[in-house]
Amino acid sequence: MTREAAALLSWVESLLADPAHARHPLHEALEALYRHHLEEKARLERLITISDSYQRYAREDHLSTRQRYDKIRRRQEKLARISDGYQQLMREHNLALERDSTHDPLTGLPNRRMIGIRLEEESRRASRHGQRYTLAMVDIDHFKRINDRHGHETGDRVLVAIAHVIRQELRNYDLCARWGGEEFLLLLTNTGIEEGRAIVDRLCQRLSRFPIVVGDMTLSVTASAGLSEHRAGEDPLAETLQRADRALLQAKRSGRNRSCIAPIPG
Ligand SMILES: Nc1nc2c(ncn2[C@@H]2O[C@H](COP(=O)(O)OP(=O)(O)OP(=O)(O)O)[C@@H](O)[C@H]2O)c(=O)[nH]1
Repeated sequence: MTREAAALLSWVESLLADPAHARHPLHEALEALYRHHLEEKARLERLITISDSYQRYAREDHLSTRQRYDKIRRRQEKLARISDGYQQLMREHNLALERDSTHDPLTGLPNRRMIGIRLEEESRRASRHGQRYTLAMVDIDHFKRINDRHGHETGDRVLVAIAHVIRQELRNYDLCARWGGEEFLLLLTNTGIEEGRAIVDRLCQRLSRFPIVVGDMTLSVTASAGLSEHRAGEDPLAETLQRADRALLQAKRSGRNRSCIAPIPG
């Protein structure tokens, strides 16, 4: 209420309260007007109070809606993060599973399963496009002695070192798998038997010269190898590999530290 309005009201109140004006003809009308004014003022104040609470309620409601929304959004973001992390974990887990099922855990080389798959593929390619490939079974000589003399753990470390040399020596498109204990199967793609032999002999030479350091010992190994060239249409495991195995036996029997080629049958 403005100062003028307050002054007017108190003037009216003092006029109404003055007994000198009690019989004045306008006294009753002024009093009725005054009461009406008071009622209107009270009504207005009630309305203002209602309006204030409504606005406060609306503000609070807006705030709590926002808070609810923010909470849901945060929860969804958290769920998305968990889901992303879970998916990443599954991807890594699947990769690890895939790797475990196709690689030898000791040397990290492909295992029998993987080279079996590659042999099938390579054989199909050979039949379709007339491409050649050569298999070489490489077996470390007298490996048992290393285990017997220095223990199995040292034997393991020697195998890891051998795998490292083989990996370095082969071309990118060749494949070497750990076939068994101290046996490594090489798949030399797009390679005839003579070229294959040159590769394998170079590898065996490298192996025999490679100093394998285990603790304070330096060991060396030699290897024997049997090679066979795949013939289009034949079974890679039952025929090509069998011939390479027989050639390996021959290399062992001939004194080890050498390679032998399987004769082409028929
Ligand atoms: N440390 C270690 N030794 C292994 C592993 N797998 C196989 N061997 C050993 O490799 C040796 C293979 O011995 P043999 O088959 O008799 O052959 P070798 O002593 O290499 O003799 P030749 O092949 O005839 O030259 C055995 O002593 C096996 O225990 C392995 O993962 N780690």
